Formats: sequence, structure tokens, C-alpha cells
Amino acid sequence: MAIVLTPYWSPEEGIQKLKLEAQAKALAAPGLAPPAFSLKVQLDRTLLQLRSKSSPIEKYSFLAQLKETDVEAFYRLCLENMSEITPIIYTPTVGEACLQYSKIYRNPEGLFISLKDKGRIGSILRNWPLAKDARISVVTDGSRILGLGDLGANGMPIAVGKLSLYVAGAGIRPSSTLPITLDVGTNNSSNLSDPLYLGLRQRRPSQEEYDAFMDEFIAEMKRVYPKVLVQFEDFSSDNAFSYLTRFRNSLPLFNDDVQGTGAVVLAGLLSAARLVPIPRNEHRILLFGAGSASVGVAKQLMSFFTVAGMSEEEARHQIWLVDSKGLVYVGREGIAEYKMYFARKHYTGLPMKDLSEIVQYVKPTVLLGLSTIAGAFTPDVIRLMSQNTPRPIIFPLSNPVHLSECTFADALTHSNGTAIFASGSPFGREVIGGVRREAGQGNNMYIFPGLGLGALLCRAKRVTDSMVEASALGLAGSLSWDERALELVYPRIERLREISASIAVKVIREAQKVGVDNSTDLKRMSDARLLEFVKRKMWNP
Ligand SMILES: NC(=O)C1=CN([C@@H]2O[C@H](COP(=O)(O)OP(=O)(O)OC[C@H]3O[C@@H](n4cnc5c(N)ncnc54)[C@H](O)[C@@H]3O)[C@@H](O)[C@H]2O)C=CC1
Ligand SMILES: CC(=O)C(=O)O
Ligand SMILES: [Mg+2]
Repeated sequence: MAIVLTPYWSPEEGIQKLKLEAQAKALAAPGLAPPAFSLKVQLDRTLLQLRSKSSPIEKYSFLAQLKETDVEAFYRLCLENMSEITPIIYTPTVGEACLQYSKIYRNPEGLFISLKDKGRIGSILRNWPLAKDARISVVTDGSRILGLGDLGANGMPIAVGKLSLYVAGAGIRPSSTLPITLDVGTNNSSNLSDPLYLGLRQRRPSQEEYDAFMDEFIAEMKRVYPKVLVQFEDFSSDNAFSYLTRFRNSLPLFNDDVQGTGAVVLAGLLSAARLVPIPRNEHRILLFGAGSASVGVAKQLMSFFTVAGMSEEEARHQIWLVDSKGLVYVGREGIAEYKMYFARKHYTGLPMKDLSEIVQYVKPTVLLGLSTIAGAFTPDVIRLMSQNTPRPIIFPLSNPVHLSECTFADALTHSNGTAIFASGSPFGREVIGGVRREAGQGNNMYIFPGLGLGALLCRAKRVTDSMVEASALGLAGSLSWDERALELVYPRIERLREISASIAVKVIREAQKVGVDNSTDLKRMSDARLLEFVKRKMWNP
């Protein structure tokens, strides 16, 4: 396992299989493995080595190297230690990896397609060594990586990290994953002046030029990989919405930040609302931040009200948005098109910017943070929330952890332990009033693996809004009795595979219902058999 005869990265197809065979032979050859060598103990040893690293970024690099040299060991380690490994390969550490990518880069882990490749994108796509196998591609243009802004080509680790979760969390075969970074320049001046920066040294192009590049990219993806599902990741808000609309009917495609986040928050809210003794139609939801994630969440949360019998208009009335200029209302100038639907119609007061003031005005029962503003949920805001409801639902969802709108400890302390809490990045446990409480992680990582797996297995032609909603309902229904007893609003991350399987079943059933699937064989199966089938399809190291 520790003996590697060939580098993982090689342009020849099937190299991974050959490498594993070579390793197996090496381990069997007398003298090449130490006498007491065992794979089980080697995994424990690898974990010890990981834990001996002093900083998260060193752990990230250690794991990246392990994945490169021994992909099976990497995923075995992930599967057996999900709660320890996820914060390293994903948020928060993946954010640090993006920030430092120019320094820590070693080997290509995905495809870089740049503006300079316009006219030959198809041939670049064919350069992926495992070309025939590609089934899921996470595509970023690096323009809004987590809450860290425009990182340009250095956004690659986010695509790689999401795909590692597809493998660990939904059993997608590693060779079927294709991380892509579209390098269309960056407006990040420190990247542009960094001699080690890995991307194009130019500012982002005009919208017209970018649209033409994207049109070619999507057309070539369809041609080269007719079976691939595309997940758009961390595009800046305008493009997140416009490219989702432009391409979602061309191939199976969804935007994780808009749709995956919407689904994960709906699931968390459905679970949280069960803990609050007030009727559904009396909940008032305030979203702090009004970018792609927030507006995606607001749209998805409409069904929190409509499934309870409210009309669309009544549902919209229960939702308020706040952006960097304050409360979003119709009379305010310059409101971007994508947030206009949620602009308050009847607000006639002065512009309102201070969050405490807005909380006093709206009296929300649910406060969601998707603003990238660390500490925006001040003690005062949390105390005011507690006056509106016996159990304030407070989800500071911005990533990575240092951008969270408040900490778990703050939410509990200033609500006298009543807050129901979930954050975008992990917070762990707190003890309040002698009671141990666990923070939930409201992160789209609970949705995209199962959504992608379901869409793949039923060979969906498109990913519909109703399939995304089905994934939310699948997640909401997957809390175990002990998780409920602990008032968790999201399942434990250790159960991600099991949860992804149930989500995939819901997604397949919905695709069949709306007729976008191509899976006559799966239609005949009972739900129980379909679940078995989904689990059997999962790759295991
Ligand atoms: N937990 C999860 O699963 C997810 C979390 N996110 C996080 O959400 C955050 C936002 O992502 P996007 O919506 O894509 O970014 P964005 O940049 O499009 O949106 C940020 C929003 O915050 C607002 N904002 C900025 N400063 C503000 C201030 N001082 N007061 C009030 N509002 C302010 C902006 O006006 C904008 O509406 C990021 O940190 C991202 O990591 C995004 C997707 C999924
Ligand atoms: C989780 C995620 O997709 C984000 O923060 O952008
Ligand atoms: Mg994202």
C-alpha cells in the first residue's frame, strides 16, 4: 500500500488499474513488504502520520499526496474517519488550500481550460487521462470561492474537494470524476502580481466574450462526454444564475450554490421547525446576504410554506432579504434582477441597514447568514431573535469557518441555550447549562452527492427543480431516532453514504415521475429494491 511503483498521474488510460496491480504484486513479492506489514495497520499508521502534521494545510497536502499515490488508501481513510477528514479535504481547509494554491501546487488534479483555448476546447477535454469514464464533472470559474472572493485558477481545490466527497459520500468511482477549472482570468490583483500564480495573468473578460467561451465549453462537454453530469460551483452570482438558466436544458446540470444550498437549508429548516412550537405559517425567515446562495435558498424555502397549504404569494410574504445596502425592497434603486422577486413590495420606510434594527422590524423566527460577514450576528441580534420565538433558528452558513456570521458558542450563550443552530463549516460541540449540544452542518455536501448519484443512475436528461426538492425531502427524512433525540437538524456526516443512497432513490423516483429519466429497468423495482440497487452501484475502496 505504501509502495508505489508508478506515479498516479499518467496520460495512459487504465493507469490506475495497472498501478494497483503493480502494488499488489509488490506487496506479494518477498522482501518488498516488511514482515509484519498489514493493510489494516498501514491505515492506522497513515492516520497517525496525518495527525502528526501541525497545521490544517499540512494535513491537506499530506492527504492530497496520499490520494495521488494511493487512491484506495485515501478513500478508505476518508470512509473510516469522515468527521475528521471532511474538514481537511473540504471546508474550512479547502479554502486555505485555494488561497495558497500557487505555493502548494504539485501535480494537476483536474483540467484547466483557459480563455486561450477557445476554438479547441474539445481537444483539451479529450486530454483527461480517464476520458472514457468521466460521469461527473465539477466545474468552477474561481470567481467566488467560498466566501473568499475571486481566486481565479486557484479555485481548483474546490472542484477537487467536491468530487472527493462524491466518491466518499456517494460511491462515485474515482475514475468517473472530472474536476475542471475554467480560467477566464481573475480580478484578484494579488494573484495577478504573484509570480507563482498558476492562471492567466489577465482580468476577467467582457460578458459577451465569456458567454461565447461558455457556449463552446458546454457544447464540447456534450460532444466529448455525452454521459456526463455537470455541477457548476462557485461562479459569482450573476453568472451563477444566468449560466444555470442558459445551460440546464442542454445537459444534466445543476448549480450547487443555488440549488444544492437551497435543498440543504430546506431540509434543515423542516427538521428544525419540528422543534419549535409555532405553526408553519407563522415562521418569518430573514436571509442576511442576497447573493446566489441566499436567493437560491429563498426560492427553495417557498415550499416550506406552500407544502403547508399557503399560496405562492403568502409564502413570499414570509421571506425577507438583506444585502450589503440593507433591506431589499421594491422602491430601492439598483436591485439586481435575480433578487427582485423577493424585494418587499409594501415597504415604504427609510432604507434600513442595521441588522438589529431589521430584526426588530421583521421579527424573524429564522435567521440565515449567507453574507460572508464574520460576526454579523452580534449578541444583540441573537438576543433580539430570542424575543420573537421560544427557539430561534439561527443558521450562519457562510464559509469557511472564519467567515461564519456567529459561532455556535455565541448563538447558545446569547439565546440562553434556546437556539437551534447549523453552520456552513463545522463547529463541533458545546456544553451549555450542563447540557451537551452538537452544531449541525448546513452544507450542500449533504445534497450534491446523492443528487448527482440519483441523476446518473437513472440517466437523467436534465436535473429538474423537482428533483432538487426531492433531494431536500430525502435528506429531511433521513434523521435517525437518536439524531432526533439530540435535536440534530442534519444527520451525522459518518452516515453520508447511507443518506446519499436514500436521496438518490428519491431523485430517481422524481426523475421518473416527470419523465426526464432513461431507466425503464429501475421503474419496475420496488423502493426497497431500488435502494439495494443504488447501494450496490456504489464504489468501495
Ligand atoms: N453552507 C453552504 O452550503 C453554502 C454556503 N455558501 C456561503 O455563502 C456565502 C455567500 O455566497 P454567495 O451568495 O455565492 O456570495 P455572493 O457574494 O453572491 O453574496 C454575498 C451577499 O452578501 C451580501 N453582503 C455583503 N456584505 C454585506 C453586509 N455587510 N451586510 C449585508 N449583506 C452583505 C452581498 O450584498 C451579497 O448579496 C459564502 O460565504 C459561501 O461560502 C454558499 C453556498 C453554500
Ligand atoms: C459550500 C459551498 O458550496 C460554498 O460555500 O460555496
Ligand atoms: Mg460552493
